Amino acid sequence: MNNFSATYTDQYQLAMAQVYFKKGQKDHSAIFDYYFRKLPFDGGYAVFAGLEDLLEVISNLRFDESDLEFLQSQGFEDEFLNYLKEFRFKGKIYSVAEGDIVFPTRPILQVEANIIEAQIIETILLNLLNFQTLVATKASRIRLVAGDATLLDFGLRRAQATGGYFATRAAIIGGFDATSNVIAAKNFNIPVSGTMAHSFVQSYDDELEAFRDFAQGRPEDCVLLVDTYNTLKSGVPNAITVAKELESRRQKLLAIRLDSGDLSYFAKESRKQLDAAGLDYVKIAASNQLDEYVIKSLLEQQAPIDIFGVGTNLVTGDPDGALDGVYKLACSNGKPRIKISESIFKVTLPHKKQVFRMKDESGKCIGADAIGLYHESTVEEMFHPFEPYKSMNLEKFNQEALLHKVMENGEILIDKRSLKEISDYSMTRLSELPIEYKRFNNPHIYKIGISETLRDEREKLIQASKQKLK
Ligand SMILES: Nc1ncnc2c1ncn2[C@@H]1O[C@H](COP(=O)(O)OP(=O)(O)OP(=O)(O)O)[C@@H](O)[C@H]1O
Ligand SMILES: O=P(O)(O)OC[C@H]1O[C@H](OP(=O)(O)OP(=O)(O)O)[C@H](O)[C@@H]1O
Ligand SMILES: O=C(O)c1cccnc1
Repeated sequence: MNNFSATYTDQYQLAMAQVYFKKGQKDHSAIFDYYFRKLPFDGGYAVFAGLEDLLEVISNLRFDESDLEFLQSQGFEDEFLNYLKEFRFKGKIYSVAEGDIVFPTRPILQVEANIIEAQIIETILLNLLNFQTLVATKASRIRLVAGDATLLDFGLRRAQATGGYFATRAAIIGGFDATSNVIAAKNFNIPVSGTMAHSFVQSYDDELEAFRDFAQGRPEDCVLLVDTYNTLKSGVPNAITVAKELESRRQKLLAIRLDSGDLSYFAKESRKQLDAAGLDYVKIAASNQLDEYVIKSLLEQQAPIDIFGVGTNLVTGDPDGALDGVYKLACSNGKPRIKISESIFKVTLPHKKQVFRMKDESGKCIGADAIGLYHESTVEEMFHPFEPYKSMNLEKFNQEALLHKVMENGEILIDKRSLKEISDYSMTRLSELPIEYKRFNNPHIYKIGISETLRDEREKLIQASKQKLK
């Protein structure tokens, strides 16, 4: 599923590329920045995800014969198509580590390549990074409230078609434990897990018989769905009967699952019945349109739920349709570039850049990232990107450079990490962020600033552009 054709792009990329090619500009260099403008879920941070998939996809990106035939049928010219036949991405990529926490308006990743290569990869880059970052952020918010509870991704059936595949990967990076999604589990080496559907219980005349057969099938990880008919009068008592039968065979029922009604009430009443039967080890799983707010509320009600299965709201990044990540030109053919906009917030930052995270002596983030030019080794004073009279002295902080070269000459430079490693890294980074940035309501705003040199360079380009218009 990671084999994408180079036609996984928008037509305008190819239309522009053909012009560069015909004008003899195919070897002109370009630098593009990837960043987003608005944090999803009105939250205080985002979790960067999708990098390893992107690098793998880019290193294998090709136009095959059928792609070229199709493009020919769309009016692309033979000489350009001959060039595309040999297309390989041979550029460099600098990136923040996958799993790190990231903030709006500062580069997360930079592409340095010839203009055609840099342009052709734009769409797949945005497609993979925006979606996985959105879902990893949602997952991380759910993990924040769920404490030690087990989190299962149940989203494949509700996802936007094949997006469910990458959503599962992102969910694990954000802190989920396992998934019901078999192909993602196989390909990404993720723990796979699952319970049973209502249809299984309905297909029997008798709920108890359905539970018995299911428990015989997979006794080691059996979870019984108890709400098909009547949770407390039938589902839980029948699950208890089966748990006792398993005990007589030295086996243990893993859990029951609740999927409707008041989950707090049913979890408490079910827990009482299980404990009274000496089954305190049988866990309680819950599902049904869960998200970070419902889970937080359930735990505040002290609902004894050990496992949460989350589908729709996780994999669709509800209520945000998408992360608004963009890919903007910062340099072309060696010259710094900006995009002027009516809105000062949308004026881009020129040049190849580095991003520095400010930390105190104990290694905690102080809540600020500074953007400097790539050759600057630290930023002494950072300026508000849009309100130049606001500045902050950074001399007393430790500064961590966040962008590292991850691809050169089209070759991946970083070692592949397991999703567990990326997830653990993400948790560590999140633990360095003060709690005020993690609350759901009006989180503290993380400061992003630019160095004096970058500010002056941008101002020069703004003035030059104004001169031209005169
Ligand atoms: N105790 C609770 N506290 C907070 N939210 C809850 C609680 N119990 C359930 N919810 C959430 O409330 C929402 C709707 O629950 P509701 O009981 O209406 O579900 P339903 O789909 O209508 O169930 P049913 O299948 O019984 O009709 C779901 O998102 C569910 O997760
Ligand atoms: O609510 P979500 O967060 O999206 O979680 C996934 C939902 O998908 C299943 O229901 P579905 O009705 O599809 O199948 P079922 O018959 O197995 O309950 C499951 O029981 C959950 O309720
Ligand atoms: O295993 C489950 O219980 C499951 C899987 C997918 C969707 N809903 C539930």
